[in-house]
Amino acid sequence: MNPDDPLVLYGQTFNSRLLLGTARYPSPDVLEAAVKRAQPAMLTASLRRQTATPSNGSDNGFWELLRRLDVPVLPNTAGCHSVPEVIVTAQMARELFDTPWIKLELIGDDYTLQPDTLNLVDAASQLIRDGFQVLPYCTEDLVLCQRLVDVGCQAVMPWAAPIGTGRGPVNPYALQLLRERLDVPMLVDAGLGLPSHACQVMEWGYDGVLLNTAVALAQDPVAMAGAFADAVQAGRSARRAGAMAAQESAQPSTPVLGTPFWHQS
Ligand SMILES: CC(=O)[C@@H](O)[C@H](O)COP(=O)(O)O
Repeated sequence: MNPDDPLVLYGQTFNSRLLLGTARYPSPDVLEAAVKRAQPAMLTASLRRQTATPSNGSDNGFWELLRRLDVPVLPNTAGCHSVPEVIVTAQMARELFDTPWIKLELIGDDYTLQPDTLNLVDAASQLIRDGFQVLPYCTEDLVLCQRLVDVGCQAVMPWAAPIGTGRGPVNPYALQLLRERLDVPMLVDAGLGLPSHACQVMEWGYDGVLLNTAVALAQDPVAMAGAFADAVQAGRSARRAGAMAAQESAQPSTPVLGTPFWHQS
């Protein structure tokens, strides 16, 4: 990533705009290699993956792997269905991972894994008052995102599509409009399936992406991790470069004046 163009979240600078999940990889070795290839800004981890700080040598190895990778951890509240569950899970995660960062996941519907949009703001507000640096997983609803910002979220993470579907942005109009209307860092989280999806949302001006399944379930997760990292960077560079305006009709890109067969229209 261009060092002149870092991602800044809650005042902290990150040289990558890709955040990676740590679940569903074929093995810890593949996860490790994928992370080394992608060089993500952060790694998400759920409390459930982590048993406890190893005191008796009986750790499941995940903790040691996180330590070795030396990438900031973004604990998440995956699986929480109520505000009290979120708060307790976040507090436990803060203690265990020794970080104020939390990815707020509050599920409102088990079939789509859609965030509980009616209680998300309350959960975010409580976490922020408790000192957390909250990155809320939310829908692309403009008013919801604005309310999250109002209660102190310094960034929001709208979904592209339901978690694990790999469908890419299912509501491009709303995602683009949201980007135009809100002036805070925004990362697209969940539902990306292809590097081109990541590139697309970066071209729209999103500040980063968070993804898991598309890399973990690829036939070659390490190569796919690299492809996503490249795509995020390409999309960001294109955004900064400024795209041409689309035209209604063809315009010759090769000059025709002076050629022997020039036709006047
Ligand atoms: C790991 C994590 O945080 C996921 O819940 C996240 O939302 C990514 O979603 P995908 O697996 O669809 O990329």
